[in-house]
Amino acid sequence: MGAGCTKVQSQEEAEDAAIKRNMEIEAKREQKVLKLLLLGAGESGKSTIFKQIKVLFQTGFDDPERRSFVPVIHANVYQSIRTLLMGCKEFAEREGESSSKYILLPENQNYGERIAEVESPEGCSLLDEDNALKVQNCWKDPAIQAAYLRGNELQLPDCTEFFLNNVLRLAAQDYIPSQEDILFARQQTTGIVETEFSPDKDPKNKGVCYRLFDVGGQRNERRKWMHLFDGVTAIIFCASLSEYDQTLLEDDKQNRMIETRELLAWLLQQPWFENTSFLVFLNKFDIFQKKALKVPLSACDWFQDYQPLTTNNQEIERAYRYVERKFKKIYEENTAPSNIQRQFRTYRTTAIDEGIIKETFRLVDDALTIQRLIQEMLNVLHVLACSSLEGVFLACEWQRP
Ligand SMILES: Nc1nc2c(ncn2[C@@H]2O[C@H](COP(=O)(O)OP(=O)(O)OP(=O)(O)O)[C@@H](O)[C@H]2O)c(=O)[nH]1
Ligand SMILES: [Mg+2]
Repeated sequence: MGAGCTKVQSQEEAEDAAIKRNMEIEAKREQKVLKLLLLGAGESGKSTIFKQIKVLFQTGFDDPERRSFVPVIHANVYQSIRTLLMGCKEFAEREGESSSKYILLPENQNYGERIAEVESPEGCSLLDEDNALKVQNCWKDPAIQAAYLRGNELQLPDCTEFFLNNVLRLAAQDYIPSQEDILFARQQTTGIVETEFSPDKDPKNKGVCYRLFDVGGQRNERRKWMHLFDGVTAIIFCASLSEYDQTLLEDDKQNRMIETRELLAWLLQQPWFENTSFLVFLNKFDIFQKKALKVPLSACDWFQDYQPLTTNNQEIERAYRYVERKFKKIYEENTAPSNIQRQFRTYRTTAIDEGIIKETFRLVDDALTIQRLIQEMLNVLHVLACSSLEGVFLACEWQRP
């Protein structure tokens, strides 16, 4: 009996030791995991960056995952065309005499009426080839195109043009979304999702891994962010460059760029983030490039003092630099000069462009590696300073009569 007891005991001891060992390995691994938060207002591109991580540093999207985007993409098509049809109605009512511009061609009117009555795009059946043809005809209608030019007044999703130009392909029976389709697909995030990745095979990064969190950016989602605020290495703050002439989906009195400014300022003021780096992705540069020459930056109150000089590519660069400076200023205004621990960087991004995001993450990784090395050096210096101070105290003790 005694021998049996010892055997059970040693088995339990072995199990305890194994658990302890695993916990130690896990704790060591955790030390090398750096926490990154993707934050920013709604539709700034956070989830698109999150999808790019899967494409660039993980396994990408397999066939079943691709298929799971079909209902989202079909809903995007309905939402886009419906928003444009409603826009035509609204503009026609508002414009009075010049309203004919927003009246659909007779052959599209029936379908237009029917779509405009559908309560929610999610409620629609999947897009079939017959409906897709009608959507395509509506999209080509001059009235819809006229409303599209005023898209900033309509809460139109950014995927509108891409999906409506491709609507027949999206409705084919054997349709499987491409990677590009998935990146364009718009689905508002609710809750929190996370993933782990290592951006580089470079030996200098051996063992370093990032844990990235994606959250919903609309106002009612932001109270959930707080649960993630502890121990954050860096915040990737997404700001949509193209939103300067748009209002929020959740509050049509608030300009989106002003909301982004206030959100960034608020985050910078949070005590949790005293030592957290702020990496600002000035996103949707592709849309900004087209918009900046057509819509003056001064459409946004924050950019009132901007004066365009030319109408060519140089102007786009000037406008971008101006916006970038504005963001830097927000950082300076909300960071004590004595706080040299955190860094602030801006990146010009187009989240749907794989090449740009790959290069951006290479730069992000470099910046965070440098920061980590500096931090490690400071820690060593701190330990050395403490131990030499201890030595001085001991020497004083020894010399005391
Ligand atoms: N053209 C273009 N479209 C973009 C870019 N980044 C994002 N989008 C599109 O913008 C839409 C919104 O992007 P999301 O990534 O869903 O935005 P989000 O920040 O996650 O939004 P919430 O989940 O509501 O907080 C999607 O249709 C994207 O395809 C970009 O750089 N260029
Ligand atoms: Mg999202």
